[in-house]
Amino acid sequence: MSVKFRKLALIGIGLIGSSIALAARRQGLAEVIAISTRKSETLEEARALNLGDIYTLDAVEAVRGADLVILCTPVGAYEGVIKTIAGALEPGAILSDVGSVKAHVVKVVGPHVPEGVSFIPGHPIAGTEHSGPSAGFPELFAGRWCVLTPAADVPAAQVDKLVGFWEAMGSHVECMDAAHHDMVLAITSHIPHLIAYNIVGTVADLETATQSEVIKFSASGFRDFTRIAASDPVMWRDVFLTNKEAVLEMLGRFLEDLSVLQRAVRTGDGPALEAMFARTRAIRRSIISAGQETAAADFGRPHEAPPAPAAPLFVREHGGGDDA
Ligand SMILES: NC(=O)C1=CN([C@@H]2O[C@H](COP(=O)(O)OP(=O)(O)OC[C@H]3O[C@@H](n4cnc5c(N)ncnc54)[C@H](O)[C@@H]3O)[C@@H](O)[C@H]2O)C=CC1
Ligand SMILES: O=C(O)C(=O)Cc1ccc(O)cc1
Repeated sequence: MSVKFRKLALIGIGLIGSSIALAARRQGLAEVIAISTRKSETLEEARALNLGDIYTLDAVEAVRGADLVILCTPVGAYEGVIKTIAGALEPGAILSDVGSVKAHVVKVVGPHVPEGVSFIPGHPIAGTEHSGPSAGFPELFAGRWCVLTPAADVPAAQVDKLVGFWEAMGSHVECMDAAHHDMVLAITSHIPHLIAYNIVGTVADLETATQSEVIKFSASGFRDFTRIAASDPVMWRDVFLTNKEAVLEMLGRFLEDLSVLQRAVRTGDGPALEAMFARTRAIRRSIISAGQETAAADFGRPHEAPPAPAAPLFVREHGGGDDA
């Protein structure tokens, strides 16, 4: 479906906002791109990178006349932003976002969305550990999933338009309900980040001599953790503050499984360890053969070819009732 918006407004212009700006311009998806952010230094950086057509510190000015508005700030800033821009949103416009959590976004943004504006929360499952306007690149979304969580009463034509926008930037799009999204992302993204922050923190707390040995001899496993643990502290603080229940639920399961492994190590249960590792090796191989590999190596390297289209992992159609 060919899609073109009159005015695309991006509120927040870091890694994700700048990648959208570059991809949307490359694909001709908007006549005008308006960029708004909180700090003048960031706005000037965006201007120097030529990311858009209009630059303003006033989010109201950015969204006025826009038929697509995408919130690209850390999730904790959403409530303040929506309260500021709600009165300036045009009837018929689509309001979306890119936040890594979705139920919280529905809760804090939803009540402020005016009649006649279609609110379609979104989450591109694509990113890197880098942040800021200069971190973006137009291929970021190519071959990656983008999840949309529209409420049932949002007009289908508006959802189709936003699906067309993400597909034109190279994404595969899946719709699901917000709570289900949060449960799936808790285990596939949020807990892996928590583990990375934790293991790197554990090393940092080791006595100095051991720590320098760890760094000297760090094999790629630990290096991959350090990459993830370098992710933006404010963004990830907001993820854990706003997806608390799903993270705690999945963390409970994770810790149970970890104590099974701990027991197998303590008791020297070789068959149990080997069976577990064989199972996880098979999972990794099936992910690769489905073209869904998003390992460290291909994040943040815009010049590499994106992975081939793949079937979604653990996702299901919009409208189901069970979030487990
Ligand atoms: N970093 C990643 O890999 C991914 C991030 N996301 C989501 O995308 C969103 C943005 O993340 P990034 O682009 O990585 O962050 P970033 O830190 O690179 O950029 C955030 C931008 O928002 C601006 N900002 C902060 N508070 C603001 C406010 N009150 N008003 C206006 N602008 C404000 C900042 O100045 C910055 O320009 C987050 O909600 C995150 O959960 C989604 C997928 C991947
Ligand atoms: O850099 C990585 O490994 C990521 O996992 C990127 C990422 C971060 C947050 C998201 O909501 C989606 C993707």
